[in-house]
Amino acid sequence: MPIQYLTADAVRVAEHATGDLLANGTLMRRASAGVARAVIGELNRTGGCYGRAVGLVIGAGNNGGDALYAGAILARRGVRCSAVLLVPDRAHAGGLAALRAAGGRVVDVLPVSLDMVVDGVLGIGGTGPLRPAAAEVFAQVTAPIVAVDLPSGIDADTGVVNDPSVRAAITVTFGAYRNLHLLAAPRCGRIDLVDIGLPPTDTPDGLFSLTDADVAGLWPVPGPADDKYTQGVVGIVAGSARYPGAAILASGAAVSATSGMTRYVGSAADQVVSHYPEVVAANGLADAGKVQAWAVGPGMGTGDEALEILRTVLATDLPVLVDADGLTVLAQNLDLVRGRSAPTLLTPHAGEFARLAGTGVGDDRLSAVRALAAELGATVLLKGRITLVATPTGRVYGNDAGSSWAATAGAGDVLTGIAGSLLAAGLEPALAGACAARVHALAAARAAAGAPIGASALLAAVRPVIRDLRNA
Ligand SMILES: NC(=O)C1=CN([C@@H]2O[C@H](COP(=O)(O)OP(=O)(O)OC[C@H]3O[C@@H](n4cnc5c(N)ncnc54)[C@H](OP(=O)(O)O)[C@@H]3O)[C@@H](O)[C@H]2O)[C@@H](O)CC1
Ligand SMILES: [K+]
Repeated sequence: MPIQYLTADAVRVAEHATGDLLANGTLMRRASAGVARAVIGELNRTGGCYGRAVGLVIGAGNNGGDALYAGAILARRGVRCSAVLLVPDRAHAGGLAALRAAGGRVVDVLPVSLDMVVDGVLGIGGTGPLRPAAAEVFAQVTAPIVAVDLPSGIDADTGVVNDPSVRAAITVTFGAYRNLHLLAAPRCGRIDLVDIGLPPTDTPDGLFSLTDADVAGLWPVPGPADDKYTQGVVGIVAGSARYPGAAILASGAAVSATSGMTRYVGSAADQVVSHYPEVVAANGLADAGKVQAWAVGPGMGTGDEALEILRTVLATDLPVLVDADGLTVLAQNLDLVRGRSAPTLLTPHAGEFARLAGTGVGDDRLSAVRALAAELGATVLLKGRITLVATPTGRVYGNDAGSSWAATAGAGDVLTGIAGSLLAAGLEPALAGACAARVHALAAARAAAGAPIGASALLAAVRPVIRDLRNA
C-alpha cells in the first residue's frame, strides 16, 4: 500500500475525529511517550539513560507540550532534563507541571554539554522560519536533535526549508506522516511514526510514496501466456547519428526494464543496434512498426523535424512520454498536449519545467508540479532528489532518491527508457513514473556504492535492482 502524507489541516481533522482522545489529552500522552521512546533508544544505544543530559527547547503550543511530557518521562528515568521556554507564559501548563514534578528544571540557557536536544518549538501550527530567540538557542546546539513532529522552521505542507530551521537526527511524528516528511526528508533524519490511534484518512488527490513492495508488485513481468508483443512494445525516439548517447542509453534502459520488445526510431539506429542487437530499429516513424507507447525526446534536437515527430506521436491515441529536447519543443507548442485524451507523461528537470510552465519551479515544488499537471491535463514528473509525479487531478507520488548519485549526464535518458517501457506495459503514467523513479534511484545508489558513476553504470544496475525488489 502506498504511504500517504497529510497536510496539517488533514492531521487536525483526523485528531478531532478521535473526540475524547484529543480532548482528554490521550493523544498528547501517546505522542510524548513516542518522543521519549526515541530519545531513550538513542541514549541506551550510546551508554544508557541514567545521569545523561537532555535539553528541551519549548515553543508556545502543543508541540512544546509533547516535548515537556516527554521530558517528564525522561526525568523519571534519571535523565537530567533542562527546558528553555521560548514564550514562558504560553508554555503548555500541564506539560510544564509534569516536567517539574518529575524533577526536570527550567533554565534560561541550555547547558553547554548535552547528550541530546528535543525540538519542541513548532509542529503543524508553525509558519515561517525560526524566530530569533529560537534561532539563538539552536545556534549553540551541537548535540543530535530529536524533532517533535517536524524540524521547526520547515513548512508542514510544502516542505519548504526556511532559514533558519532545525536539522534533525530523528523526527518523531504521530498517527500519519505529514507532507514535509517526504518533501524535506533530508532534513528530518530517521522518521519514527508513532501510532496514537488516529482514524485512517482517505484523500485520493493527496501526496503518496510507493513502498518497495508496491513497486515490485506493479513491475510487469511476462506471464505464462505472454509473447514478445503482448507485454507492450515501447518505441524510443531519441538521439541522433552525431549524438547517439541518448538513443543508446534510453533504448538500453527500455531493454533492461521490461521483457518483450523495444523499438528505436531515429538516425542513431546503427549505433543502438550495435549496443543492443535485440532492439528493432528504424530510421523514421513511418517504418517503425506497431508500439503500445512512445518515449520521445532525449537528444532528438529541437528543430522542425523534432516538432513534426512530436506532433505525430502526440496525435496518436497511445501513451506518450516526452522528455528533454522533446519538452523544449513542446514548450512552444503546448496545444499538442493540452487536447490529448491518451495518457501523457512529461518528465522535466527544473529548467525544462520552467520552459513548460513559463515560470520557475520555486520553493514549493509540490504546488508547482500540481499546477502544471492540472494546466496541461498531463502527468508531470519533476526530477530532483525528491522526484514528484503529479496527475492532472492532483494526486502526487514522491520518491526520495536517498542520494544524489543520479545527478550525472545521461541519467535522464535512462529514466525515459525505464518509464517508457512501463507505459507500454500498461501502467498508468503516474505509476510508471513513480516506479521508474524508484528503480532509477536505487540503481544509482547501487552502482555508485560511494564512488562517482556515469549513466552507463546506472543503467547496468537497473536489472539487479529489479531482481532484488522482486525477490525481497
Ligand atoms: N492537538 C493535540 O492534542 C495534539 C497535538 N500534537 C502536537 O501539537 C502540535 C500542534 O500544536 P499547535 O497547534 O498548538 O501548534 P504548534 O506547532 O505547537 O505552534 C504553536 C504556536 O507557535 C507560534 N508560531 C508559529 N510560527 C512560529 C515561528 N516561526 N516561530 C515561533 N513561533 C511560531 C504560533 O503562535 P503565534 O505566536 O503565531 O501566536 C503557534 O500557534 C503538533 O505538531 C503535535 O506536535 C500531538 O501531541 C497530538 C495531539
Ligand atoms: K518541532
